[in-house]
Amino acid sequence: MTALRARGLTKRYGSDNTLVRAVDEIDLDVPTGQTLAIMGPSGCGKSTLLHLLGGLQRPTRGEVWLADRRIDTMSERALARLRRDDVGFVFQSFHLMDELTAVENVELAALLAGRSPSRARKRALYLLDRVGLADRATHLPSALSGGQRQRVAIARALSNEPLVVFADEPTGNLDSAATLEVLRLFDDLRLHGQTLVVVTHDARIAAVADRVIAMRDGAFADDNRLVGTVYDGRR
Ligand SMILES: Nc1ncnc2c1ncn2[C@@H]1O[C@H](COP(=O)(O)OP(=O)(O)OP(=O)(O)O)[C@@H](O)[C@H]1O
Repeated sequence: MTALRARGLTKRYGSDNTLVRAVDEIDLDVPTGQTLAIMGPSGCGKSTLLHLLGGLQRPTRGEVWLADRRIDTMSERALARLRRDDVGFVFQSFHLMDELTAVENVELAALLAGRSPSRARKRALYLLDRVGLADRATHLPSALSGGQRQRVAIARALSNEPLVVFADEPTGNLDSAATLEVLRLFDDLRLHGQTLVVVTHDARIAAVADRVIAMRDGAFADDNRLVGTVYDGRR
């Protein structure tokens, strides 16, 4: 099944001599379970593409489908529901709520989606365990390392069993050891069949992806469906 499909996807900013073609006529199919890394120089349109695919921004032109639903023409209300229920986001700066503990941060999305407090808590604790932070559930983000914060953010992104997880430079603020933790986690998600789209400058992330697309000037410059590059000797 196709998790994500784009046709003629285009986003322009400005007009006339200020016109920027941030994303320019992109066609893309991401099969369910694929880990796709999107790379390329600063300003080539990676974040814009991710935002268009995840329903955070609307295209100037073109179509986006998440599973069998067309999202570029959805009402704001339907899009908000889709962002809440069907996709997960991970950002470079974590975006955790400072005053909430790790488990509260993770369960918040499930509570907002209408799950009962006991089910939301149970799932949040399961996910924290899955990202290796069972013993940090009651810590505030300020008491966690950068890598641990990002793992909480990944647990949060998974809380509603999203069809696709989108990550924008998820290791951009992390040191090398923390990057490795996040990398292992992405590899684990991949092995469990989670569809994942990651924008990154980090070649090590690209090495755990099923497919690496290099962008330049809003378009795909190179599309490499490589599988199984060694990054830590396990594959
Ligand atoms: N709101 C906006 N208004 C005008 N131009 C914008 C806007 N957002 C992005 N752009 C421009 O669109 C282009 C693509 O930006 P985008 O942030 O998608 O690139 P990127 O590849 O993610 O860059 P980086 O790696 O630096 O985050 C850039 O030229 C940028 O200046």
